[in-house]
Amino acid sequence: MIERLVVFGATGDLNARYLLPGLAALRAAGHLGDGFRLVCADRKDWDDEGFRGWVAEQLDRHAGSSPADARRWVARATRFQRADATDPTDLASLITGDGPVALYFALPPAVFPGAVTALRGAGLPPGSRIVLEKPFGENLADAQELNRLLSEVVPEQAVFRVDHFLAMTTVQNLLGSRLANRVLEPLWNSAHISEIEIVWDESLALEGRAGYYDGVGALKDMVQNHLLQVLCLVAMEPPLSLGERDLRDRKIDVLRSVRPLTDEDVLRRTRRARYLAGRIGDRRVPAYVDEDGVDPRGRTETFAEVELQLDSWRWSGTTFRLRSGKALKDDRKEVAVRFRPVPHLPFGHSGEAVPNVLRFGLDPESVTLALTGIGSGPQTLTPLTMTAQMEPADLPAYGRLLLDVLRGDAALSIRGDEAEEAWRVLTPVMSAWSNDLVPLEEYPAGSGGPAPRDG
Ligand SMILES: NC(=O)C1=CN([C@@H]2O[C@H](COP(=O)(O)OP(=O)(O)OC[C@H]3O[C@@H](n4cnc5c(N)ncnc54)[C@H](OP(=O)(O)O)[C@@H]3O)[C@@H](O)[C@H]2O)C=CC1
Ligand SMILES: O=C1O[C@H](COP(=O)(O)O)[C@@H](O)[C@H](O)[C@H]1O
Repeated sequence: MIERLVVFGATGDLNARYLLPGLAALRAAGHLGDGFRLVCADRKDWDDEGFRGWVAEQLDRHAGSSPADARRWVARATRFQRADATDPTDLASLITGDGPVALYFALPPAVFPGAVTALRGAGLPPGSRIVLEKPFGENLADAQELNRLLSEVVPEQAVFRVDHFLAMTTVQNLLGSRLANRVLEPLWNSAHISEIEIVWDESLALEGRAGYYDGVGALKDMVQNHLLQVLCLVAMEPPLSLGERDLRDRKIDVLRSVRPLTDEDVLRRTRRARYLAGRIGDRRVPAYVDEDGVDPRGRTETFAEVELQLDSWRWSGTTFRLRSGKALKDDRKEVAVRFRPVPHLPFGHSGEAVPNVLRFGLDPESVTLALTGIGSGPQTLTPLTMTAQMEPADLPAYGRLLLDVLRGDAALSIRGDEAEEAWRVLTPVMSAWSNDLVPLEEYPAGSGGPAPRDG
């Protein structure tokens, strides 16, 4: 296990809200020993003591469920170094030392190529690993170039293109439910399933993240990575094992089976929109274009929806709808599997046999199956709902990812060819949207999103 972690972008939102709390959870669970060292690097001027104070504050705010001694321990194990991730000299001074190091680039994606290039002459110790956040580049050409640059520095096994959705226990549970039960897999195909919706609707708005989000938008922030990864787990063939090769081979099959979207498909099967001013509960939210740091001339979408078809024996005829938006009325974060109606109802009945829906709640976690049964009267059809609450995860998603990085288990990280394939799926959408072939719709913050289309 690697015992040295260097985080670039250390004063950013990701480190404060997820990486530091992940480390506190790992310490509390006994996964980090006293030899572990954390170096936080950023372009700002801090000294160790000042930065440790900031770490302690962030942990109080975002890791309140971890024991206080684990939080204090993380703050004490931290050192701060001012560094530009794209400067070879800064990088070299950070990575010198005994033994391998894990380098976590918690940086805006535009900085990745410069940072990886700077690593070339920096003398990375053998056995070191590189972690890159999503999105992996900003388009297919970027991803190919980034893969090429990475291959000059470390072997593929040492590259962790992380996607924290894969480490959520609720997302993992998609595989658990499918593969550890006899009842689902025989029905898991287009003969029985008409549509699968993968939805991540957030009531959160921009939350001060314009520096990263503006110009990226909902399609590249959520659909291209997190939601396509969830699609892979939902639609893949059962892998031989959950080892990195078997799992990732089956995931890339799904991406390769996505039917390429034509311009006509993009028009009919995709939507993009942006929020206007509104109210979410008791919060007033400004229009996206009036948020701090947003370029009002830009055309960044805060809502994206894409409908895909898979050309495979199992899925031909099922629609997959991927959707994510910010500043919406309700949080709705789930995978909804909609079954086809029964072929015949042998009742002179009243009431309706609503098609079954199996819902995997991703946050909060739950599994719900909507069935139809007989109600109080004879032959009266009535909805029946079965719900299971899940055990809380023993580690938060970022705790699990960091542990995988330190231990060298790449199964939940995205392989280079997968990262490229994911861009290929959405390239026609990005190109049509950038040419304004699909209108940029609007919705008030606190609403359900853009109004349904006619027809
Ligand atoms: N925040 C979140 O909820 C999540 C974020 N991510 C991913 O994490 C990454 C970072 O996002 P986030 O933390 O939100 O972004 P932030 O904008 O909050 O933080 C980015 C940090 O990177 C620093 N930085 C930029 N360029 C350099 C450089 N050349 N050298 C050193 N530091 C630099 C910035 O410092 P400066 O102020 O000097 O520019 C800033 O501290 C993105 O790839 C994002 O997709 C993934 C999942 C969730
Ligand atoms: O990666 C991201 O994910 C979050 C949603 O995931 P969560 O675990 O933070 O709830 C999303 O809000 C953010 O825009 C995106 O960058």
